[in-house]
Amino acid sequence: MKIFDSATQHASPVCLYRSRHWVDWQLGINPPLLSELKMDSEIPNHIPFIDFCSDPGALEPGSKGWNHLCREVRAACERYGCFEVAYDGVPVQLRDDMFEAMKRLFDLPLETKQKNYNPKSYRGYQSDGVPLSESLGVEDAPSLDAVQAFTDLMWPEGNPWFCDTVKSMSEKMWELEHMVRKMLFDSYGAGKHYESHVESGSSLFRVMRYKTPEQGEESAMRLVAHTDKNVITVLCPNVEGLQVQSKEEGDWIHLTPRTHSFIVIIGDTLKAWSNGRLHSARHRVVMSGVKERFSCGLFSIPNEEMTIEVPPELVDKDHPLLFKPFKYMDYVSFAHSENGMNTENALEIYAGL
Ligand SMILES: O=C(O)CCC(=O)C(=O)O
Ligand SMILES: [Fe+2]
Repeated sequence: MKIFDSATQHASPVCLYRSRHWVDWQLGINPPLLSELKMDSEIPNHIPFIDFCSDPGALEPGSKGWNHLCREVRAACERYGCFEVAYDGVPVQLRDDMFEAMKRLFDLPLETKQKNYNPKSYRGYQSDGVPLSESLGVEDAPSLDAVQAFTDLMWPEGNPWFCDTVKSMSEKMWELEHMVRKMLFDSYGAGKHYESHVESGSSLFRVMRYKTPEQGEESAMRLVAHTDKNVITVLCPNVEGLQVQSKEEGDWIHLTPRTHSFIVIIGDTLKAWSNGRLHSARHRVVMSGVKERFSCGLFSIPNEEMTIEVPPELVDKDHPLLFKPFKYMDYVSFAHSENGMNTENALEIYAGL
């Protein structure tokens, strides 16, 4: 992903139409239901909102509520490639602590942050140099060993509060990722592949900081449009800035984070696994306003040698096979090559049949 400092790069016209949903959305009340979104003939300016809190029994696999959520999640991921989820497994205090922890982490001297070296892209300390955007990754979080080792690297004198905060937050986001992945597998009648799919991958927890626009700039692109290459991404940002491109219309939908919600985004790997049914949403970060942006993300990642393959349940005469089997790391290498970076269809070019 390249970083540009101007919102004019790749920018699409922003939808000016505001529906009644949008007003409710901004007020944080009465979020639109998926069925309502589908009936809207206007260009969408919000992504689906799915509530995992209102019926705790619905989080029990196999229950009636679970099956209902499976359908909602699947429809959202097929139509938008992402959704906002209300999930109360993460207390507000933990979320606030996580934002404070990110601030203290990024305020450390550059030499300290650079100690988190990783030869693989987006895993260690990454910055655009200025820095207008920076990120740090912790592979295998929420494992305590991984989080402890990262904490010790950043604070050799110790920082148990930071370690506990990152451990708890990544654990909750990992739980949420698993829940969503299971719902998607169940919704396609492919639940029997869920355990082995989880076992053949791992997690990456990343924290990100984005600077506000420079003086005189109204807005500034801080992360260019891309699809995630991994399985599923769960994001928790403090302020707006994340924009998702709508699948059919190509317009950029601006997301406004709310206190109890997370953003779930489908990656290319899961799009391929689903034989193209799931959409991997293009998204970007455009900064405006005066508040620095912090975001943490839990990325589920296949093992490098894992072969991404469509299960037989997802191929039939109405859904002919769209992707050949491929190794995750080979695809990532292609996607990060010049050819891969210069196209919006890296997955189709690399693995499409
Ligand atoms: O900062 C965010 O919220 C989005 C980050 C992102 O899209 C990524 O790291 O792939
Ligand atoms: Fe992303």
